[in-house]
Amino acid sequence: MADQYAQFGEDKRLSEIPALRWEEPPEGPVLVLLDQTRLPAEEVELVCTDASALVEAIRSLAVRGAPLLGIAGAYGVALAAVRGFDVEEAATALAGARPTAVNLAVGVRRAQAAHRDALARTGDVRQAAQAALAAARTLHREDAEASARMAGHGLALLDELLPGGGHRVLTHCNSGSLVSGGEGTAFAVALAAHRAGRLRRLWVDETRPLLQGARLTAYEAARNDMAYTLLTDNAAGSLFAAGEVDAVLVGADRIAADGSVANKVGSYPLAVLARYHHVPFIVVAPVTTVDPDTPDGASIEVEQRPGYEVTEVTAPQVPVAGAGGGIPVAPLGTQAYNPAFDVTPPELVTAIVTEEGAVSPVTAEALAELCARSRQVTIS
Ligand SMILES: CSC[C@H]1O[C@H](OP(=O)(O)O)[C@H](O)[C@@H]1O
Repeated sequence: MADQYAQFGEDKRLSEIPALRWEEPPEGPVLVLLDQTRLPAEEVELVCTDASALVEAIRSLAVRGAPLLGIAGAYGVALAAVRGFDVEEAATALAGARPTAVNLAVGVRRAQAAHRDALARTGDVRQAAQAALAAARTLHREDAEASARMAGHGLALLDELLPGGGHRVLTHCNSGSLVSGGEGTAFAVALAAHRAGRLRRLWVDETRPLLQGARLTAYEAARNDMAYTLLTDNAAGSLFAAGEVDAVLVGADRIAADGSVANKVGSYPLAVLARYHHVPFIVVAPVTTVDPDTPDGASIEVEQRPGYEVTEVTAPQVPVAGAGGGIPVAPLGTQAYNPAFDVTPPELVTAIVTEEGAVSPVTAEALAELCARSRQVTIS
């Protein structure tokens, strides 16, 4: 274990390695990304000097996870502005890099609006660029604050739903510090339970095909000394049947106005299992992930990804997306169905936890309030 992670060194913890950071070396400002396609075996940093490099990093999931995509998108607009590229063109490319996670477009729009307003007010491109950068930094800070608050609200909800402590929580995909300006969304709740001595077990779905659970969540759990066990996605059912799951905690990429939740593919089957076995299915996401302009689950565009992500497995040193070139696990030429997300209907969602509290049950009134709040937060 130590050898495999030697590159990190014992003095570094994943939660302290920023998923992204803005730097201003003499040769010009850059956005530095921790390449998540190479984790956990290798700590490789990508230095983005323009929006097109960031678009590729988003498409390849080198940087990923709804809240972090919003932060990255905002910094991408600032990067284009400070380096004198066409800001509107960069914003369009960034917002369209991945369709499902609403936070990406929200973050891009936030920095774009700051840039436009400052340019209209001052006519000074330098001031406009600094306004875009300030908006990105504010979004980054706000997300870290939201993560901490979601962790507190989520733990309080677990304690309320599961009296007696010793929570056994199953999570899917990765929703920790690698998707956030802070410690994440759903994973941050599990981490808070761990720190409070009330996490008996974290069940970690490997999350095929890109293995965000095995590669990222298991590594974050290990680095935080949490009691965790990795499982294949298709083993989750037997855990529920054995009565080993007290609650499911997942993140979200977009929550429609009717409470439908788009999240990593495999989340919907977990919601069905949870309902059948009378286990709470809890969604943890910032208010900005609620999208009032998407009326229902059928309106959510679900990203379809390359088939080779299913028909091939790749070693960490081979980029996961874009190159193909992995080790075939199916006959060459096999067609694959590879949606990146699925949609859970509101009736299967026990609670939605945001930085403003836990909404349970998820009623039409509660959703209307979340939508109104999202509009306020998104505009500001
Ligand atoms: C809470 S954001 C993390 C969210 O994003 C993941 O998708 P991806 O890895 O494709 O960016 C997954 O849906 C997680 O729940």
